[in-house]
Amino acid sequence: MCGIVGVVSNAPVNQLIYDALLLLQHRGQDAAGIVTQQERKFFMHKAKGMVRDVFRTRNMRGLPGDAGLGQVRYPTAGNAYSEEEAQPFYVNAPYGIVLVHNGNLTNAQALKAELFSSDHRHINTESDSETLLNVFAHELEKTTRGAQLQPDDVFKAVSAVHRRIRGSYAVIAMIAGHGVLAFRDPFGIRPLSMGRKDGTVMVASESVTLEGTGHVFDRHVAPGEAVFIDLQGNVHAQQCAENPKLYPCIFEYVYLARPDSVLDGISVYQARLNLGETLAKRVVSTVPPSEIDVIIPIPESSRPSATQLAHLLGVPYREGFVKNRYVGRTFIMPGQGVRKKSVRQKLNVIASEFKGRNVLLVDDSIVRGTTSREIVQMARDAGAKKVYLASAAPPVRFPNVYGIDMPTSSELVAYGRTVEEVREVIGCDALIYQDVEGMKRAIGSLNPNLDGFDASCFDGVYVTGDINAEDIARINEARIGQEDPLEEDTSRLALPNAQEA
Ligand SMILES: O=P(O)(O)OC[C@H]1O[C@H](OP(=O)(O)OP(=O)(O)O)[C@H](O)[C@@H]1O
Ligand SMILES: NC(=O)CC[C@H](N)C(=O)O
Ligand SMILES: [Mg+2]
Repeated sequence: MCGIVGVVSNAPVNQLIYDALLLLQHRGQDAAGIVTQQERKFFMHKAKGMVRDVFRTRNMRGLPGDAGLGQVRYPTAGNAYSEEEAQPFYVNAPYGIVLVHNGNLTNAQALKAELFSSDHRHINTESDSETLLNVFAHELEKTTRGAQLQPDDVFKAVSAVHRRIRGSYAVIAMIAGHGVLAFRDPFGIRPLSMGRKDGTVMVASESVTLEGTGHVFDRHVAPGEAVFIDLQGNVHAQQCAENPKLYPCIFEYVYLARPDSVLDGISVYQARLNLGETLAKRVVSTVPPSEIDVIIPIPESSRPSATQLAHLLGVPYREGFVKNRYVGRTFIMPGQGVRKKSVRQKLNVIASEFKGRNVLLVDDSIVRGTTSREIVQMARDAGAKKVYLASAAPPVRFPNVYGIDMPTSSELVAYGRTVEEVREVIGCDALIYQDVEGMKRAIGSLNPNLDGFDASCFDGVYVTGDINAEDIARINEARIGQEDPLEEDTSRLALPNAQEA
């Protein structure tokens, strides 16, 4: 889940794209990039790091023009340490195209081979996004050979892209001298919304980006749909997929997106409140509320669920952990070593909230168990009598192939373990998980027009219907060994008792 943005305006867009990327920073911390266009020429700056570190005044001065794209990267293909895999990607033909991508292609390796042997195109990185760009460029070349580019040609090329590529993709591309194109995969797995303010049309991963930059939310890009904004700001749109369905990624609502965003008609904040509500029922059946002195969220993402849970249980809600706001999100950091170290750097206890009490800690999700193991120990060290843990999401038991970096089952703490075994690994006195149906109902009830969710990491059902064990193994293989060789501590978390499922 990277963050992407595209803009067509009647004024310089460099600062606007920078501001938009800051509002998307929670979606990717490893690299950032902006490309702008002036008189058919592209100006690009991209590098590893957070937005504030990547763009200095001198870089901003080098990004003139009234249209552009930006991306913050959280790698799910290739690796996190290669500067070349930062986005946007560029190809010079046809016309000159730059592209940013949020998602993950599941047939990238086959496509790469095909691009080389049949389309005679060279891919220079391990990034699936570079492959995607070349597929699009090849298809655009075919539809427009010798002719003046029309929106219909662009839509034909997108239809061909839909036929060739598999997986999840929200894409924004800019075609030199023509305009900005946005499209979404036929299942709408990754989010994309659009908005306007006078003279400017913006497309972005989350609605918070539109609001935070003074745009009025217009609508979500539909699954399979392509939207082409020409350089005069006219918006052309067309459905380019044969059988589009709306199955957004449920993990966006659980953890990835900002709570102040609305994705596909569902408020992320309300989704998290609802998760807290269904979780309350499960807590009551495991630990009587009278045995809980205090409910404490594990900052940041679990807060809405924890407040609702505390309200319904009638138990005091307290802030027992303080977050160092200068440490990023740990789950999206590359490498287990750095993730583990960062939990302690990021969170510290207010000991008085724990001493002599039975505490119920609440997190939005437990994935590798990195956070919960550390946090439970910190609560005990601070003098808690009993430490219970509740997760607003069900156990994460399956790899994700659609743009969340959990490619291997064995790294998931709940893989091959019963809830009781997970409890033992984490070291808490009781562990309460949300159930899959409860989660889907809690969020799905907020938009009856959805066809369903991609909840594959929870239920093992891959909505594109074309993922088998071999694909998962291949995707695993491509990610293993992608940690930075220069990173000091990249040891994987030792998890006793892991069994094959
Ligand atoms: O079981 P794990 O592998 O540790 O992953 C799950 C944890 O990671 C995320 O927190 P993160 O620090 O990334 O972000 P947040 O501040 O938004 O909660 C998530 O909210 C959980 O706390
Ligand atoms: N999280 C994402 O959307 C990642 C985009 C792309 N697959 C990459 O790894 O760079
Ligand atoms: Mg968290």
